Amino acid sequence: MGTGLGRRQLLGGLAIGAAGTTGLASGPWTSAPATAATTSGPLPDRVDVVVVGAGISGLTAARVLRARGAKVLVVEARDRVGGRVLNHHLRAGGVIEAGGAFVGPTQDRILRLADELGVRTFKEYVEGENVYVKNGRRSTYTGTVPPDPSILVDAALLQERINGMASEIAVDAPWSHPRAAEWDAVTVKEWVARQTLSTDTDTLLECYFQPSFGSDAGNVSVLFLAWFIATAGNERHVGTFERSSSTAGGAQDSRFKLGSQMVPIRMARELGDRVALRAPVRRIVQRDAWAHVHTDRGTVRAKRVVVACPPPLVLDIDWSPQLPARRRHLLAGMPMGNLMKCDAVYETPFWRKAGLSGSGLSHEGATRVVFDNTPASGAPGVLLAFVGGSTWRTYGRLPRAERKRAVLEGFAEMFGEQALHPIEYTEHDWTLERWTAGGPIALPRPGVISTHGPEIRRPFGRVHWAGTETSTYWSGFMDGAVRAGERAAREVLDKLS
Ligand SMILES: Cc1cc2nc3c(=O)[nH]c(=O)nc-3n(C[C@H](O)[C@H](O)[C@H](O)COP(=O)(O)OP(=O)(O)OC[C@H]3O[C@@H](n4cnc5c(N)ncnc54)[C@H](O)[C@@H]3O)c2cc1C
Repeated sequence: MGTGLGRRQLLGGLAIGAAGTTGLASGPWTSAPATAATTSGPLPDRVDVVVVGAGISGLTAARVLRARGAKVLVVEARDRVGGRVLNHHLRAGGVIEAGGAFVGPTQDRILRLADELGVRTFKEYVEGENVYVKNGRRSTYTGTVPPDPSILVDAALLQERINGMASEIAVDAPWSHPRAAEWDAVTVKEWVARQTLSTDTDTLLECYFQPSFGSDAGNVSVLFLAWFIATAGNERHVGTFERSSSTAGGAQDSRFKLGSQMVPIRMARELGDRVALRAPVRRIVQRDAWAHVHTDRGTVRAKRVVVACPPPLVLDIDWSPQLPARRRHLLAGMPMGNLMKCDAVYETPFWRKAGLSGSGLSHEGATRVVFDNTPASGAPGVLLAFVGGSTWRTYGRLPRAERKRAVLEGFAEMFGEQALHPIEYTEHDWTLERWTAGGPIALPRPGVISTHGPEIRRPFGRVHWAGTETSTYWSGFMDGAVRAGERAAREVLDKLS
């Protein structure tokens, strides 16, 4: 490929790649590219396809396009690949993730891709009992739903109803449901309040909403939730709430031994200097027979463009001609959620010896949703808390030391005093990331999908849309990112042929 790259830039990139393969990262969060991607120097003048964004979706699209003989260039704003997936190397050894981590059954695209790249999975630890905290009282349980008498009846009813609604939704066109407008006008919080017996039900429900959407049930429409559940499956298995929310057999079934970021890192290694880092796209001009993609490292002409960055960030690009109004309304109505992950590291997963799984749910405090995040080797032990939505609004704004104390106290309430003394504490707030702007997903406000949803995958001239939010299965997950990248690549190949 005629990239016109200087030897210095290429060698610079390769040197960083070598550091990545020997595990020498520049800091605990793997920000080093660890690939042969270029980080400076001019870009090629002309390619068949420019892909915007080196997350899992963009890299998948580029990988498929390259395999079919297209000249492709991925332009990425950051100095690393992976976007919302980011490995963290523990001081005591082993890898955990700051962003996307879990995979499960029916997520067959990410599982197949990881397998092709030699990135193996291991089962999330689920032996023993989970912990449940309510009104300062701690109890233990097995299974998915805590056996809280004030909630059990509601939980069973809500689960059955939402699964029923999800089964009626077309995963590629939720807006076409006869009651789409009605369901999109009601928030899940309102809907739950109308039919539940206990007010405790909605505080427990936030344990699903905050990590899944970085938001609370009051910001999620019933139509979006029903569709999100419908997408928690594949072409052969209808989506269910259980698969979307469970550990064993569900979306949190397994993790990657080398950390999820190894998937995009290995894709980027295959693509070599077809990935250009530190190249944020500022402007896209469609003129004559070309799309002109303006980046901080120069302008590239392409026959087609795949945009695979988080939906709200598309609006930061200067478009000529400007984006159609309906797409602008859609994107403006899909802000990113608010989410951080907080991990405490211990010599060993001491809770396992006490017969505890390391999973916990709480109605209060900083640690509403907790998982055992210990690496595959079984040590060191790691506890993970998702701090999202209104919990993030409370704790995300605290000074780090105060938040750390609140998180460790939450862990101690669940697993004992030993949890107050980690050998490492690490946290990652995705709202602070310039090129992600929140997480885990872009969440459509109530009313947005039924009104502007049909725009989500509609090409704009020579521009096609990827990114997990455009997927029809496992939207919002790594699997959705792969599916969306594959679909966008197919669209482009169709046009190039
Ligand atoms: C805390 C957290 C936990 C999560 N947990 C899970 C989980 O357990 N399991 C799971 O499956 N998923 C999880 N997810 C979601 C998962 O990480 C995402 O669905 C997936 O990684 C999205 O991939 P993507 O390629 O669509 O987008 P991204 O990963 O967001 O990639 C987009 C890329 O575009 C780049 N970019 C943005 N703007 C520009 C520009 N103007 N020019 C050039 N480049 C640009 C960005 O830098 C980024 O690299 C989680 C996410 C977060 C944040």
